[in-house]
Amino acid sequence: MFERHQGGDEAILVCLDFGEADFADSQEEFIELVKSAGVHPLAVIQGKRQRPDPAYFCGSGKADEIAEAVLAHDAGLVIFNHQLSPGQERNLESKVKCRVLDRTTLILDIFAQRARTSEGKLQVELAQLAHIQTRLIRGWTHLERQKGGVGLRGPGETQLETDRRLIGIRVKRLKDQLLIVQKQRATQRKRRDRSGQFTVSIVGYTNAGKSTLFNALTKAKLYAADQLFATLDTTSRKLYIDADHSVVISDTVGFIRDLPHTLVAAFRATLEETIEADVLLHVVDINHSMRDLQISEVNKVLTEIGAEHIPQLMVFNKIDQRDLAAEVERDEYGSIRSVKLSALRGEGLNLLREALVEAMNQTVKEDK
Ligand SMILES: Nc1nc2c(ncn2[C@@H]2O[C@H](COP(=O)(O)OP(=O)(O)OP(=O)(O)O)[C@@H](O)[C@H]2O)c(=O)[nH]1
Ligand SMILES: [Mg+2]
Repeated sequence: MFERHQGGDEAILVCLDFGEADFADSQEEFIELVKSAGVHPLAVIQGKRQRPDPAYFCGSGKADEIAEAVLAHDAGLVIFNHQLSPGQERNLESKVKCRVLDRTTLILDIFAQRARTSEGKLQVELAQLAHIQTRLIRGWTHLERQKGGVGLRGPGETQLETDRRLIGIRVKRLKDQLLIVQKQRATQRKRRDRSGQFTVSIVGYTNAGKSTLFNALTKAKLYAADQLFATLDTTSRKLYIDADHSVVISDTVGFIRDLPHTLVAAFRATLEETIEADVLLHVVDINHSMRDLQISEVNKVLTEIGAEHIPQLMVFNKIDQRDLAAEVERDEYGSIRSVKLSALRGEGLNLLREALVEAMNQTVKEDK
């Protein structure tokens, strides 16, 4: 039940077109996501639907098409760019005769591969267990009435109860461990709060260039890579902007469309830095075809974690790819709205530093 697919897997991908304008882009993002998980895509199967109804794939026609592709490519895996109900997943598995994953499981899997710190690992495992738990409850209800059993089962326990109980024990242990880590984090934060430090959190869609920007500003050497979810843990550094100004700046996990809710919940702790930041640097890949959608997805997650009220400074990154000039854009009241820059080339970093100083001077720090 806890096994994950190994690197080097090959998969058939399935995308449904619900009539979105950006279907081609979202399909491309899905392929990137699959590759990020270390899986090699063999073929993409599409389907057109009026409304989100993945159930249609369980109907024989489309399932047959998928099964044929599995045979033709000798694939060991089928991945859907949608959330599937546990029932649909099982149904499809029996029809296509190989393992079926949905988008949520895929994202959880990438997170599990990437988590580095103990806190990150704990959070991902918690999210995975939460995901499995919902599957147990919804998917295995037919087992509920079966009594008896051997091995780990307690007297009179059904398999379902046993699984739930074991997961429950593990979840409790993980939560206890997380609590300890979070307390340490809170202590660190309090120490910083007392020193009246201005805090800045870098947020944005995955692969926008957050870590590259963090590194460029702080001369740190965080992992930045052309893959989705390169960063999973929050890292904070003190950044001296000029003789009179310093801030604590944090790099954070990237957001993505349909981020599993269990994961958002699990990462709320990591993102506490974000919730308590004085200013958010919202990094955007200026060249991305889904740029506007990415911005609104990030804002959606920010709302979910209760960070929608924090002032945002938009950072339009990667201007070097289009030969754009670094510049600052102001709103009608003269406040800085966005900075265009290249984190990779370092162009426009000075403008950002100046913008940060301005933001600091504008923000009256509340007494905490
Ligand atoms: N051309 C160009 N590429 C950039 C720039 N900034 C970042 N990149 C590239 O974009 C890719 C992603 O950069 P990261 O800094 O890892 O992005 P991130 O937002 O931290 O991504 P996650 O941690 O996965 O959410 C890397 O290949 C970077 O080299 C830029 O200003 N110009
Ligand atoms: Mg990163």
